[in-house]
Amino acid sequence: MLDITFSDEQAELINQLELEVSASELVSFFKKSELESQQLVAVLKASNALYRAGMQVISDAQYDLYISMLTSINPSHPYLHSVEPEALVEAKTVALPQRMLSTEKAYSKEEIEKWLKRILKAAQEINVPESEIELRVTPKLDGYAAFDDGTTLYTRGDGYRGQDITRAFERGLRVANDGDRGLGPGEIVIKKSYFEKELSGHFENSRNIQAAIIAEKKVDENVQKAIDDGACVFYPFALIENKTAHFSEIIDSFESIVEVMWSAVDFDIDGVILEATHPALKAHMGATRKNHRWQIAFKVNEESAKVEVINIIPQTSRTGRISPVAELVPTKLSGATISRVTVHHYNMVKTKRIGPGAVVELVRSGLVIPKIEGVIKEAEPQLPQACPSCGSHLLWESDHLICPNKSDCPAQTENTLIHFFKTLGNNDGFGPKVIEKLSNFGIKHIHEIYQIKAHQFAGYGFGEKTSQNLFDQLQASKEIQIEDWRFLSAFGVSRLGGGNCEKLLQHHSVVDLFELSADEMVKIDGFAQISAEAIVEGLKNIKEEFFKVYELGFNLAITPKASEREALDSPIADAVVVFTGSMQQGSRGDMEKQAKSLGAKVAKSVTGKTTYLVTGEKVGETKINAAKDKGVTVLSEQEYLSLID
Ligand SMILES: NC(=O)c1ccc[n+]([C@@H]2O[C@H](COP(=O)([O-])OP(=O)(O)OC[C@H]3O[C@@H](n4cnc5c(N)ncnc54)[C@H](O)[C@@H]3O)[C@@H](O)[C@H]2O)c1
Ligand SMILES: [Zn+2]
Repeated sequence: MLDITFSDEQAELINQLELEVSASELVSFFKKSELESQQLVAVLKASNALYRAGMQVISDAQYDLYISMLTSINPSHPYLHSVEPEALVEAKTVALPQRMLSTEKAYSKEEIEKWLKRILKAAQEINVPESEIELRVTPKLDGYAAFDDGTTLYTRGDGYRGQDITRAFERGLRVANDGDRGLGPGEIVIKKSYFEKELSGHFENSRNIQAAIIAEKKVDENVQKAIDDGACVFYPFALIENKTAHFSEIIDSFESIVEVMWSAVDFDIDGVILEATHPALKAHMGATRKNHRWQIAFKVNEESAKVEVINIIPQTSRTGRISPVAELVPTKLSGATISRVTVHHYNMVKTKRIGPGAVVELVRSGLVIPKIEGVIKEAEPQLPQACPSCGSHLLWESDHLICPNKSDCPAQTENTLIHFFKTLGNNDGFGPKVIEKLSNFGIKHIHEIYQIKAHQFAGYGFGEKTSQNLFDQLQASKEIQIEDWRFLSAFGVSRLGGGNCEKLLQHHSVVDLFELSADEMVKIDGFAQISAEAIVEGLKNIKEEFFKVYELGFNLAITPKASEREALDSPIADAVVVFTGSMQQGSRGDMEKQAKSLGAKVAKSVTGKTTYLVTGEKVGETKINAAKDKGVTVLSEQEYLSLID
């Protein structure tokens, strides 16, 4: 049930809409949890008009819930089969050069998977092989939809007819990313950081400003300044940050891709867009009167709940830090039942007084892991004395409780082994379950695992087939090439993640690194004294084990040295290269590695700084044209190969 009242301004707009209900009747509709279809439509129309005019009354999730309610009572209602219109009170409209549609919405990964099934089915119908089906994931900009045909800028209107707002360009509006005019559909948006700094004192939200930009009347001086400062732009979707890959990769890493896209741009976003890119498939699937069938928006619904803590369970991590995990009275939140949550660290348990009987506020938005937002009721905190894995007496190290038993704590050694195989990432089979079995038999070191022969795995409780497979996977992990920085980071030294390993290896070989002093390390860009000391210490601790493993003969790709890279006399040295589409001569991953070794920087999306866009098969015209418009040289795979040959 919602508690809603209208301001005078909102009530006035509602009256202009001629909904045949009064504002007070509407308010009572909003408060009802069950509505008839006619009432629902009035609620939807009013909410939509207010939303488009910058006076939103309900959340998007609530609006979308009303839409699904109407869909279940009256699936053929016209409101469901057209684009939600802008509130055009007495405005002149013109026909759009191309229809502009809304998007289908999904609030869970399951709904996305259902949509994907439909894509795969459609692909089958026209014999497009699954290997060719890529998805493009982009941030869903929450601005004002518009279309730029190169001469005129239109609002989306009702999807068929919009308003001519070309004057926005005459007022100095620019295209994002220094893009050109005429790139088709996009969104008028305002930089979030700029809004917070310069405009939040004058406007409640950025939708108010977008409404001001398209208004006929004189533009507010603060808005004009935002336009002049380049903070308010027209962002064509062709130019937007994206992750484009085979659908299986997108689905496998769905959570992390969504997270990356969610923070990819400095603009308000209200979801991510997923779309199939295959031109023939798109043509075959087409559109309903409201949505493209090959496109969907994934949105999340942020919810919070007050939850009682049952217990705090200590868990020893790979590095010896003890993580406090709160066991909770199971609670439903954003569609999932939550029964545990990690507390930041034990100092928080201690100072915020979290223990059995405490009540915490949890928030979760969509897929994102729930977190504790605050403590509502305190309780006697639960602090362990001994490591739950090895029983060692715990020590405080700043905010954390630490198990000091580096060499003999089962939890630490087990998690180190898991981390090693997970980071290598070039083999299958050595996941947590298998490692746990081996650990139970007293295996503590990586090199010990590599000494196990195929027939010996049976002695650790594995069947014949699994044993052979585990053995084969171990061999594969040595034979399949991996970067030396990845190999080093797999040993899990604190502060030696992939990025830092790569930086160090650009100056020293992996073997020489173990001889480096902290003072020498500080001379490398990006390493401060404290980190350098911790890294030197960490390397000392793993040295013996590292060389036992290193000498097994892994197939390591050596990171090019910074000095070599500069001197590198390759045709793409220092060029910024983007690969797109499916390549014929090898995997895209291999081509990217090769380009890096030739001194190029490999980027994921085209910007003004891109030198070459290398296109494999099935790359859309729009993408190619957008790149050309930015002055990027577009090469076919063949042209690129002859360039570097
Ligand atoms: N809270 C409310 O009262 C209220 C009222 C009306 C509508 N809404 C919200 O708006 C939705 C419908 O609005 P809509 O039809 O304007 O938009 P939409 O959410 O259906 O999205 C479609 C639009 O997304 C835009 N878009 C942004 N980034 C994009 C990208 N990267 N690629 C492709 N398109 C991109 C396009 O302009 C396109 O027209 C509702 O489902 C609801 O969530 C909320
Ligand atoms: Zn321990």
